[in-house]
Amino acid sequence: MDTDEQLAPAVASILAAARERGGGGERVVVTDARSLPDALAAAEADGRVPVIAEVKPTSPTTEGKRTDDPVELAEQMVAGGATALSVLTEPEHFGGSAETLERVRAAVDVPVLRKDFLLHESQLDVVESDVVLLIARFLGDQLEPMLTAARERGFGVLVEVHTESELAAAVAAGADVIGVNNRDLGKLEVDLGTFEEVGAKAPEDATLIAESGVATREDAARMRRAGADGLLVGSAIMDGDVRANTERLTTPMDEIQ
Ligand SMILES: O=P(O)(O)OC[C@@H](O)[C@@H](O)c1c[nH]c2ccccc12
Repeated sequence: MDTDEQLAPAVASILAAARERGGGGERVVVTDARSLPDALAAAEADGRVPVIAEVKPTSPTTEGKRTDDPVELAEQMVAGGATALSVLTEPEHFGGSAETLERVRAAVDVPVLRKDFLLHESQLDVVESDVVLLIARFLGDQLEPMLTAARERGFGVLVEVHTESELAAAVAAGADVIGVNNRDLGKLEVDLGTFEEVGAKAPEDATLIAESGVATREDAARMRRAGADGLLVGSAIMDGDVRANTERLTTPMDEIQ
């Protein structure tokens, strides 16, 4: 695992908080997880750009905080054509909560990803979701046991990578739904070239998600050309009219003049 010195101060502080955070009580068993790969395939068949829209009230790289009801925001995302949702549950730096995720998941019928910095198995037991995020960089040799622990509970798993060596580790651990984060957690800078480079090295049969920094329909088209089966979009959707922003990104380029 990388040492915290290589991380942006905000990220080091997020991780320190995550290490301290407790887990759930009873073991969670998800019996009815909605499949992310199936939802992505359905969007594709429908001619929609497969977008995972993220309910992210704030973040270390966002100014201010969105205080609207997250359930309403989620419903607008779905109305705008989102294939799936991502809901931050990290409380201290992203304004998320497990309760928000529960409410959102009860209100929509698309797959809901739990976005958090999960470091211990017991943290999987905090709340049910369809998919959980596991970040290769922070889990190191704990990635495989966490992946197994998540699958045993019935979760779908999205493994996040940023480099080719993290991708290799994710594949070796058995990941089949892989997100390439365009944001470098060391500097918090975004470069869409990351997905192009790292995604190209992924196995043919992996489901690939381009994460972060997708702001325009051109960005979306660029990530799709580079092989993204889905796009994870937060800020560009959360900033302004959530429904209109989602619609803009889920509509293929060739359908607009
Ligand atoms: O707001 P953006 O640039 O569209 O990014 C969304 C998402 O990829 C980003 O929020 C994210 C990617 N990986 C994470 C891990 C934890 C928290 C947040 C994230």
